Amino acid sequence: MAHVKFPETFSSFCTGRDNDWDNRMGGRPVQIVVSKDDHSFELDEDALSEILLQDHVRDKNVVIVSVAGAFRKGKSFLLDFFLRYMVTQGSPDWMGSEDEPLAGFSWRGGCERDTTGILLWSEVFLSDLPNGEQVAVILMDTQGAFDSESTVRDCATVFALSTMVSSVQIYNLLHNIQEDDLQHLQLFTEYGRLALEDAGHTPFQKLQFLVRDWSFPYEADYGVEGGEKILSRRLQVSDKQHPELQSLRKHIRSCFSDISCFLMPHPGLRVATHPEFDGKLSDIEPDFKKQLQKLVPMILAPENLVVKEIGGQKVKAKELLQYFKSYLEIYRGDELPEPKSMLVATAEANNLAAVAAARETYTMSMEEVCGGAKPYLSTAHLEAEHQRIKDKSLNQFTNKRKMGGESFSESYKEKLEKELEDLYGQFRMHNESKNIFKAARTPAVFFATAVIFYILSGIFGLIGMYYLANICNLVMGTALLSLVLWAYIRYSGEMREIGACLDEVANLLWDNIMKPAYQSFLEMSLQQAALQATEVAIGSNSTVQSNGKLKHS
Ligand SMILES: Nc1nc2c(ncn2[C@@H]2O[C@H](COP(=O)(O)OP(=O)(O)OP(=O)(O)O)[C@@H](O)[C@H]2O)c(=O)[nH]1
Ligand SMILES: [Mg+2]
Repeated sequence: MAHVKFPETFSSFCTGRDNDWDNRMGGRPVQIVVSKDDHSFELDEDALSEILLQDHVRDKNVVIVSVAGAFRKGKSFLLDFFLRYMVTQGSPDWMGSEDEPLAGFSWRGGCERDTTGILLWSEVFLSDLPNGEQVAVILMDTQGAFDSESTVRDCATVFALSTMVSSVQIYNLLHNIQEDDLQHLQLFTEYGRLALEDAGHTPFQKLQFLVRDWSFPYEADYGVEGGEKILSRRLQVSDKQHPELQSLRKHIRSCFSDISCFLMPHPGLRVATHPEFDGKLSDIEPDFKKQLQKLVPMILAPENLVVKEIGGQKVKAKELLQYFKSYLEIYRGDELPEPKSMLVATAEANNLAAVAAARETYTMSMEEVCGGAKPYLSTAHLEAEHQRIKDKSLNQFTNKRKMGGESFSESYKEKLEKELEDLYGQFRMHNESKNIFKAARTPAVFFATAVIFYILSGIFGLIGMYYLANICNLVMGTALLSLVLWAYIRYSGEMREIGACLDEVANLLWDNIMKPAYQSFLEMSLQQAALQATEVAIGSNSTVQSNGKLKHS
């Protein structure tokens, strides 16, 4: 089914053809951005330099005409007519003879995608503007969007990149300008705008809507007038419109300095459906050819050329190389957010909203239990309340209707659980701080340490072990100093890291030494008390027996 397809070099393909068109065409399509299997894009710097750094081109301002849009909609086919115009330098018979197959960028029939990545025509055409300046005209073909092998990010990257580097972006559509076409345009241009630094200029230049197979000439004529009529209806902003529709239209208008539209008729059934169609003009409907005669000069005639500008400055071919490199670098990195399909984006928004609502429920309920004005709650009680409120919040999240299904929301549920645990940690610490005994642990520990070592030093001094007594004094002094330092930190709010260290040391001393010692002391005293009680009981029993009155307890 493939027709005019360019192999490695155009000239090798041309061998054997005996029309002078082939001889006039001195270039070939060159892939400058390669789409890789892992959905990344790579710039072929050498190939791009070969085109942009040619001696007669490098210092010229550039005009870059790109065609982008959904796959299989005749983009490359159209570009080959642009090529014919440029090769013949816009001569009156630029369209060529009736039986000439269409050559240039690879195009073909069928339903599977053809062009991948981004291609430039290797020959750069020089054109004289009415003001006498000579500019370099470059034609760019792009990978079609929405084929089954590309992710939303791939489509957005190709569209955004081609819009950023071109001076005229032709947005190729079929049948009509639909709302989803505008939504995609908004998504893709926003992805482009994100990558550009906001310099206060309109980010992109000319956007040319091109509607193929326009079937309603009785409503709006083919060509540019009909196009303007449809475009003004589609991009009209009115107060009656929903804000969402308004903002979409304003966004598109704000991204391009010039927007226009052209309505193309259907090229005929041979072009659209015939497997043997090879691009001959004789197989194309006259109406289509007539409009092509208008469309192509409208974009490529010297007086209509739009010179590429970035940040208000005209761009030379040699500078464009650097722009290509840095733009592609931005899309290769992970600075930019990932464009998502509408469903995924909506499902994410739904889940995030449900997470936020559940978190709020948790926070409010916990505030009621142990908020700022509430008194201290025992740790066990607080834990039980946390479990109850957490279950309630998780249930609220699960029961909330969300797009994307259960498996999609699973990761959000896990995230929510983690967030709730973190919040609980904060509530618990806040609750602990209300317990004045726990709050006073640090000074109590340091004070107790000082007292114990004071007594020990006295004892060691009494029995003549001055060396140990001195060490005890030293520890006592350190404990007292720590106590004073802690009090100062708490009072002044300065040196808080040291304060946190002192608290930690006090906690360590309490947990590892004082608390176990205190507990074992308590146990010993209890045992002692129990022993004494038993002895007393046994003693009184024997008294009873000696009295001759037996009593069993
Ligand atoms: N219906 C219709 N078909 C067209 C038109 N122009 C070209 N075609 C046909 O559309 C088919 C695809 O043409 P291509 O130029 O390869 O399409 P493409 O948009 O570059 O496709 P990809 O490279 O896969 O994105 C060919 O069979 C053309 O004959 C048109 O205006 N209307
Ligand atoms: Mg193509």
